[in-house]
Amino acid sequence: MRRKIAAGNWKMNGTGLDLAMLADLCDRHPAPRCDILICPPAPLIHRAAQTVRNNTVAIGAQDCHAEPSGAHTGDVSAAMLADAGASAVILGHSERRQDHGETDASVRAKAQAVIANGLTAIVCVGETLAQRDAGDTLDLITSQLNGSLPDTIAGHSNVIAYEPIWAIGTGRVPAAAQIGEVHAFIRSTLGQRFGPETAAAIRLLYGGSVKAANAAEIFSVPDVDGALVGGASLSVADFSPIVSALEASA
Ligand SMILES: O=C(CO)COP(=O)(O)O
Repeated sequence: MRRKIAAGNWKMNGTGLDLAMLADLCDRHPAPRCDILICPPAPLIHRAAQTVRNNTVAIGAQDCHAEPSGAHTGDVSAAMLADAGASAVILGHSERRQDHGETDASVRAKAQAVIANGLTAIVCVGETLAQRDAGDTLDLITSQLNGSLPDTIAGHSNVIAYEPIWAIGTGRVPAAAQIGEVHAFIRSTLGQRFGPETAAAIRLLYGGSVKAANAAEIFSVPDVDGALVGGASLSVADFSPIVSALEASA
């Protein structure tokens, strides 16, 4: 049975003042029936991990470099993130693919580094509106999975997030059947490459305009093992009901 995950991606939002939210979130979910993960900006990871220590919320990062160390000004390695208290790293988010020219190959190298450091890799895939309208969604997802997933994704508690780009920050959410189609397709594609056991173990998150109001419907879709939440992860008032909806579905 896959343990579900309510994950929050704070993106480039938040300062130390916002860490109070984490303590509040821990208090509201003292014994959650799902994993809860918050991925703040890198400068907050250490303090965030201290804030939730011995508690029920895990802390993750939003990116890392593929190399362990070296002359890479401004970059952070997976080992540094682990040292700071992160237990997971989001990789290949569409905003990084767009803003920083990340390719499937670079995402794969980063995922390899993350897994080698004992962290959970959360690899993001998803189509643009033009790709969906052209009927290219499943082909695009296939090539992103083939290119972005390292062989080492098997045998670990890793995660894939399906985030249609046209649903991110737009308030537009795919129909449940559309989410279900892509999640089932990802699961079967994983099965072909890694075998049924790995395909059944990897958790698949949906991301894109998840809110308290639509969470229960999204979580009822087969093969959806949780959510990667952007805007609604920034406040307890918005995020806690999403966690509760996931717990209710678990
Ligand atoms: O990109 C996302 C999470 O990684 C989704 O963002 P929103 O929930 O703000 O649409």
